[in-house]
Amino acid sequence: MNGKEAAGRKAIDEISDGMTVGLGTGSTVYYFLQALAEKMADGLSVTGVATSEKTVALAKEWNIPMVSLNSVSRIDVTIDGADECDPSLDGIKGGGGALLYEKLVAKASEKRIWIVDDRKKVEQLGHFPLPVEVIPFGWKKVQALMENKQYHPALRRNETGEPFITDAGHYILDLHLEKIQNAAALADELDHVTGIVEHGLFVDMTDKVLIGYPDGHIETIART
Ligand SMILES: O=C[C@H](O)[C@H](O)[C@H](O)COP(=O)(O)O
Repeated sequence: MNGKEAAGRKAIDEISDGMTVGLGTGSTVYYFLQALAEKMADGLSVTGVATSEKTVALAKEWNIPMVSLNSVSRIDVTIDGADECDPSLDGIKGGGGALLYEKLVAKASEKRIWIVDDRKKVEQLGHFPLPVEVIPFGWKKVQALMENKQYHPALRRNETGEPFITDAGHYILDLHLEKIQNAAALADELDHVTGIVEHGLFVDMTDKVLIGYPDGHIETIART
């Protein structure tokens, strides 16, 4: 057991029969999906809404039925990972490049729960590079703007050195900020830059965080 596995498996307690469940992306969500598949083999019935092609593939492998975001009127709960989470339950997501679909699914969800290991818990956001999803057309203009603002952008690349392409066909600029003084203000600023499709700052968008520790225990922080 490690912290990610502990948190991922704990999240199964949030799921009830008949729910429509948003399925996040990443190595922590992997353990949640595994636990969900086990419960479904024992008779639990849920429908999933995936946030990435990777999650679609895993859900298919584990026979978790899925529907598209377009075809649901509501999602009862979404279980997703995060790259950093601060004491206000704001966070950075998108280390795996799934931020756009994750935010769309999160916004359509009644309840949003993050599963993280204890290394993701921070006092201040920003040490983890902030992913910003940009359209490929003219992306260097957005990069230049980010450079002018001293946000230290770096184009994300894949193993072969080519630009990383998101599921939606966009590029990612990772902003090396080190410290984000005001997450809401930065989110608002990035929301208004032409060419930026989405960013990985999730502000006021999470209801509960399950933090897993290496010894298997869970710390729960809920929005009050
Ligand atoms: O794009 C990826 C997602 O935002 C992930 O949920 C996040 O990067 C955390 O991933 P992991 O659980 O693998 O650390």
